[in-house]
Amino acid sequence: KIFTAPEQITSRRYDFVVFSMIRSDWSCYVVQPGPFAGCVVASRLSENPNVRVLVIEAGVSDNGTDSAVISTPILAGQGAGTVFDWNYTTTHQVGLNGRAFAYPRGFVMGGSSSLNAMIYQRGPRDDFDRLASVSGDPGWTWDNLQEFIFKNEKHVPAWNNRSDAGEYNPRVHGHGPLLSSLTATPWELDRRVMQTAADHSDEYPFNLDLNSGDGLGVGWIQTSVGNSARSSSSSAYLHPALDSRNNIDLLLHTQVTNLISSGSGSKLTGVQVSQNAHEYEFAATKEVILSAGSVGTPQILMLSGVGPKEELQKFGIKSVVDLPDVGRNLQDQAIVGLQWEAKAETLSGLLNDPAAFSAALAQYAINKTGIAAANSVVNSIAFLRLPDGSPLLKGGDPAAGPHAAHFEFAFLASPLGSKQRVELITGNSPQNTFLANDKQVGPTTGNWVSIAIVVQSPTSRGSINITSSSAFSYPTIDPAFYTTAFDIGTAIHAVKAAQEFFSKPAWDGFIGAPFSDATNLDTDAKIEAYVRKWAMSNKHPTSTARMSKNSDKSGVVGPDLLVKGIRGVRVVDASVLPFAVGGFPQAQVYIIAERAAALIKDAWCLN
Ligand SMILES: Cc1cc2nc3c(=O)[nH]c(=O)nc-3n(C[C@H](O)[C@H](O)[C@H](O)COP(=O)(O)OP(=O)(O)OC[C@H]3O[C@@H](n4cnc5c(N)ncnc54)[C@H](O)[C@@H]3O)c2cc1C
Repeated sequence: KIFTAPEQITSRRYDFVVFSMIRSDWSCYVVQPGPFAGCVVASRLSENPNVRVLVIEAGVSDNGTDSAVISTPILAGQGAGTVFDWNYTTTHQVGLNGRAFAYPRGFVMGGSSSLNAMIYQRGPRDDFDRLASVSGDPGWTWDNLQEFIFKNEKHVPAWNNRSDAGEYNPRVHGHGPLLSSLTATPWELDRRVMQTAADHSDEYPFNLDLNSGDGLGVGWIQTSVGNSARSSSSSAYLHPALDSRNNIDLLLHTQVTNLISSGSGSKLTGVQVSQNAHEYEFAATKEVILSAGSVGTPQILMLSGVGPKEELQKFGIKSVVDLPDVGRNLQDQAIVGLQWEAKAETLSGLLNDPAAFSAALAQYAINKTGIAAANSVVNSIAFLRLPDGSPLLKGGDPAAGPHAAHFEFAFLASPLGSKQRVELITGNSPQNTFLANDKQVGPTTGNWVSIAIVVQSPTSRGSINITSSSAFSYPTIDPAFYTTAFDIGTAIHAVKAAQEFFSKPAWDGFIGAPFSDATNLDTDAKIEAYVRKWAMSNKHPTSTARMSKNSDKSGVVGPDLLVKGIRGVRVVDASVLPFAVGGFPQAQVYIIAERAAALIKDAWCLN
């Protein structure tokens, strides 16, 4: 059921020569790769016992010896830079003083859902309604997607059964395999965030459940954590399907290099894969489902001759269909942290104490309890809008609608992104213990809190480009951060709004001095310099194979997610989203994948 070499599949099933027999005999779907959205679709399709599904994943298993770093909730995001990461790098960012930095993407079963920071945050209703309008398909409205939202996720209590009444709305949660929960460990920081919302409900209204479709205000964060461990598309969808059905197989450590014609002309239902410099081919009798993500999907399409013709010609790739938008329109959400000393306990106290932190990890390893059993890094969040009449909105409002945010504050009781927790697992000492802005070295003593600031509705547009005709040459990744007046202006506004938030009476006696060069951020020019110096990617790339109406010449996929101009290939991942999402992308991708599975079943009468 889980194969690590293409030959294992041939010998098990066919018992003769690899290429041609597999090509002619493989029966139904090749879902490739086996990552995030692919896991969801593969699992749903294999519910029909007459369908045979092969899932191909370039990366590694999520069940190996090192996998504690991706499954332990408190280590959220710490798998970046390890064997579970493709380890991409961005181009030098003009809007960030020419800096280039790491661009993690999951190289593992479950894709980035196995690597991410586990925040489960659906976008607002406005986002989905805009998707329906842009694609011309009312099936994508918030109301019409409710069935799939409920099919995806289920709320469960935190490991310690702490009462979370009043912190979420049970009515907006479903019965799906993906588990989500609230924190097991609210901090004094979170109590004061909620107090600020209560004291200033006109500015920062409390929102009982930010997953309800109403995406504005201050609320508690839900994370994809259940039964004391990360819940990913792999653990929630793929493993159960592999364990219980004999019509779904997974091929690991195998990179898809391009789509190939398996029949006539523009029908690309074959895939070429490579492992250890050997190439193999698989064919699907019905469809190939491409879920390689916002970086991998445009790369594979371009290598297969589907993309901007002139660009492909530079690398000698024969054009199958000229789709100029493949790899264009990349949107990501830059993140920058402001840190303050805290006069109460936060997580950074624990992280600064290697012995205590090691003990917490040891306790978790023994019985899955304690501080490590939940993502306690960030428990509360605010989604906010620019004031009506802001000069930044003169050129139009890039948010999806009046109930969608322009910027976000995530309130951190500790760092995000630093390496020390990984090092602790391997026995080294912690180095850097709070929100790591790009290469910033933080204090190693004391208690600290951070506000992570994210522009939710960026207008900057970047790109993914191939650099050769080989699948093994990494593409260039240019998110083009802060290259528009709206984006940098909104970031500056958000920093001032964060300073204002922490100046409210609820913070008396708690907030101390800001850290380092955040100390004197009292002019727009200083704030701009700070933001451009420290911001980095929030790792939310979308839109590189964007959805549009079937009648539109622009765009890459239609509302049914089929690639325009060719037959037999559907894209199901974050690349199809036409705009950066409000909220966080993983929830959106789960919802898209659930509907995609239903569309495919309908198309082939498989219900
Ligand atoms: C460090 C980090 C933190 C994040 N935190 C959050 C968060 O807290 N909340 C949230 O909602 N989102 C978060 N995200 C983003 C979220 O995880 C992604 O948006 C989501 O996983 C969808 O990504 P994707 O569609 O680009 O594909 P991915 O999930 O990246 O999946 C792509 C898959 O395709 C495989 N693949 C690619 N190319 C090939 C090939 N040629 N052959 C075979 N296989 C291939 C990859 O190995 C991978 O498994 C985070 C991401 C990262 C990296």
